[in-house]
Amino acid sequence: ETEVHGTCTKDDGVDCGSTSSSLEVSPIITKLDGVEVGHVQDVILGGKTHQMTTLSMKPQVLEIKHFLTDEECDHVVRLAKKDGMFDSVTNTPTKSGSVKVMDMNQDTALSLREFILTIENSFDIYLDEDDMLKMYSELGMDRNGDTEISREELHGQDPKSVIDWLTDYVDKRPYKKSRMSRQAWLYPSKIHDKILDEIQERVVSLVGLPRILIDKNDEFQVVQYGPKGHYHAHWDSGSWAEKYPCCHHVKSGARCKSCRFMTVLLYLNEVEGGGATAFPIANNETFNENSFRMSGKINLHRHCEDANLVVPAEKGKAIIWYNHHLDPTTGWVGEMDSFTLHGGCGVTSGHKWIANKWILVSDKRDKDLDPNFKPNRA
Ligand SMILES: O=C(O)CCC(=O)C(=O)O
Ligand SMILES: [Fe+2]
Repeated sequence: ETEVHGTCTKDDGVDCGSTSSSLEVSPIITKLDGVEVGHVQDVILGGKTHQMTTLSMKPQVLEIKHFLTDEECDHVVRLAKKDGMFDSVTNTPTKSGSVKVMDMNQDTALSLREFILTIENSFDIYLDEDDMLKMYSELGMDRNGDTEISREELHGQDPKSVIDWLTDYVDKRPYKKSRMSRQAWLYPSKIHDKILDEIQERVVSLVGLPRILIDKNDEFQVVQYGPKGHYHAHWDSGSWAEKYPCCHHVKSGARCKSCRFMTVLLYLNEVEGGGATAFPIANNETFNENSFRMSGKINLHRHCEDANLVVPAEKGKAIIWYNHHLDPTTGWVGEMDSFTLHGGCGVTSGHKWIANKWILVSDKRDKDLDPNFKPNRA
């Protein structure tokens, strides 16, 4: 039955709202549909047909080989080198006094894994069991040699000696940090580069999101990993439950969370050895962060091949995924999708170059869509 317009009354409980001419339809956020794993669909971008293959549905990860030509890849690497590459820094947990002892099973002693986790959480240092045994022996910590650190053994140790040992150890072995890479930020609106603009347009056509989201946050992050370079498993975005505002809405330096609805990852070279992108918990039924961290699988030097989804780096390929669910009631972005946990596996030989293109969306829809609200730059 067709509804007859012009008969709206408040009594019907119908929102008479505004007339159609003044009605502003807020843009909504949508996702591409991967259908099922292995599904291949054609996407036409700038007049050229590309094939998009579904690699995973939980989270949805889509792959487009030859998204960039070899020349485009080389060009982006050149632009980044010209701009200058700097060490990547992750949000390092506080080095100040408050170390949270991770006695997971509350038996008042720290197993090797529990001590490793304590160090990971407090210092952003990812050690193996061998590293820990070296520390125990060099500091004489494990007096009875049972590889457990009892409460007495822990309290008998000057915390400063442990911190000094860790600082020295990681200074000599930077690959023990959660991330080891160099990076540059490229802003198409600043550098007016024809090829970068074309790539940007291709991304806009691919994702089908309101283009203002991409125009306002137009940057690409180009990353170079050398031998032993990696990025342990992490989330690109933050949970809505985190109370801090989105980083693209605050002045830099303020405490904030990344709000990255979508990740577009571009592979810019052939890697000689290693360097895949891994999604350790893709397709898991459930996810428990504590037991995952206890398993050590966050470490993508050691556990790359244990990941449920491993995507090899191939020059020109793009993969895309959504770091958040959609909220069907608002048509906007919802809570973060934990299954997007991912990282860059260790590079075993040669270098790896990628570009990250994040599509930033916050829980403040009006700000994101307001052309006059200028975002903060990374
Ligand atoms: O290097 C990769 O494959 C993944 C990089 C990544 O996850 C990131 O830069 O956030
Ligand atoms: Fe990432």
